[in-house]
Amino acid sequence: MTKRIRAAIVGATGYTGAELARLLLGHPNVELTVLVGASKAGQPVERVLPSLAGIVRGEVEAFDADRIASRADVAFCGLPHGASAPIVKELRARGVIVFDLSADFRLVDRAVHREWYGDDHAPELAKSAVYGMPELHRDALRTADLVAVPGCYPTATILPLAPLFAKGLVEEGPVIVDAKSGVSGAGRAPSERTHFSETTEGFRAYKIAGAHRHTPEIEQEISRVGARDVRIVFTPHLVPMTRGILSTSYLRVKPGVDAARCTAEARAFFEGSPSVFVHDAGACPDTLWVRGSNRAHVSYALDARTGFVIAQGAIDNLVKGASGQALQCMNVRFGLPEGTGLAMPAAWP
Ligand SMILES: NC(=O)C1=CN([C@@H]2O[C@H](COP(=O)(O)OP(=O)(O)OC[C@H]3O[C@@H](n4cnc5c(N)ncnc54)[C@H](OP(=O)(O)O)[C@@H]3O)[C@@H](O)[C@H]2O)C=CC1
Ligand SMILES: CC(=O)N[C@@H](CCC(=O)OP(=O)(O)O)C(=O)O
Repeated sequence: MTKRIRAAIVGATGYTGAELARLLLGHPNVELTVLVGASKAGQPVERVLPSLAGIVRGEVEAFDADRIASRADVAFCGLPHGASAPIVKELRARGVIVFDLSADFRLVDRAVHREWYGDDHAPELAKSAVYGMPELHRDALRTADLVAVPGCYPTATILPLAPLFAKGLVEEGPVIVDAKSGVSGAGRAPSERTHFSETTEGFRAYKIAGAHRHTPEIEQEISRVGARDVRIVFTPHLVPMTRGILSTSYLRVKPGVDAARCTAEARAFFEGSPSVFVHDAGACPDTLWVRGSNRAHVSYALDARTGFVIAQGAIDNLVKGASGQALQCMNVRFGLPEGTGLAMPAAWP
């Protein structure tokens, strides 16, 4: 018999929420039963999310944990960090399986979490969270009731780096990570930083020199896979496009390691992972090749003059970087083929 999974989206009125709705509506095993908002609760869905007009009727609901628990087996939470943890706690207390897209449960060391986020609303619950990157944590996800879905920059960065650290190909020392994101990565709420006239036709870095909160998240996962303490120099940039992240890392590799070896190791590492495509050595992935898809494109090149390997990862921040990855985790959790409902190629060009 086909499995039916009833799903709620909490934070449905934001960008990751809208993307979750798009993906869940196309998933053969999912019935989307509840759409929850905050300031937009009570408004017609078609007004708040015009892309769902004529597809989803009714109103955006206010959060009510009991109502969600009676109508959904799983909840996807696309809420600001800090606001998410108390809501997740209420849902977990009622047995709802939660895929949390915020940063509230990603950091395993809660002292590090407090250092970067200034609070910790649910330290006990955090112990049960599994980092939601199937390519690294597939087995743990099969039984996880709380999944901490990774951030967008971490996804684009960790995927190309993980195979190299797993195989011990990287020399000691920090890795330089230079990443560029589309503006939807900042969410739907208007801000000066993302105002059209201050964003379009320009290109700048932000939160440089160890100031961005994705730094410890990337370090956590790379250190874990490499079984050693890894530090990164992380420079995020905002580029005038709506979707997409390109993360470019520079690292020194052990003598004799070249791009062909990195490529071969990555292909072996991602064997059986439907969302990751490893290009031939030297390719330059484009965010347009993944836009709207749950795919990550990865590639390696060696700069023979300096001995640096350049590792690139391209994703759609809203899909593999957020909502698609959450759904991929749900598939793993429910024993479905990992790519169910996620097979669509990019909307290219
Ligand atoms: N955008 C991206 O590319 C990615 C985002 N993320 C993370 O996912 C989460 C959601 O991001 P995104 O969709 O972009 O954000 P948006 O700002 O687009 O949406 C936020 C959502 O949360 C609701 N909300 C806002 N404040 C509160 C509150 N205090 N209590 C309850 N609900 C609230 C809003 O409801 P209403 O509109 O009704 O007020 C809205 O539905 C964030 O933690 C973000 O960092 C992770 C990976 C990538
Ligand atoms: C362009 C832009 O502003 N991006 C966001 C990252 C979005 C994201 O993935 O953040 P979470 O860790 O909250 O999930 C930022 O730099 O804060």
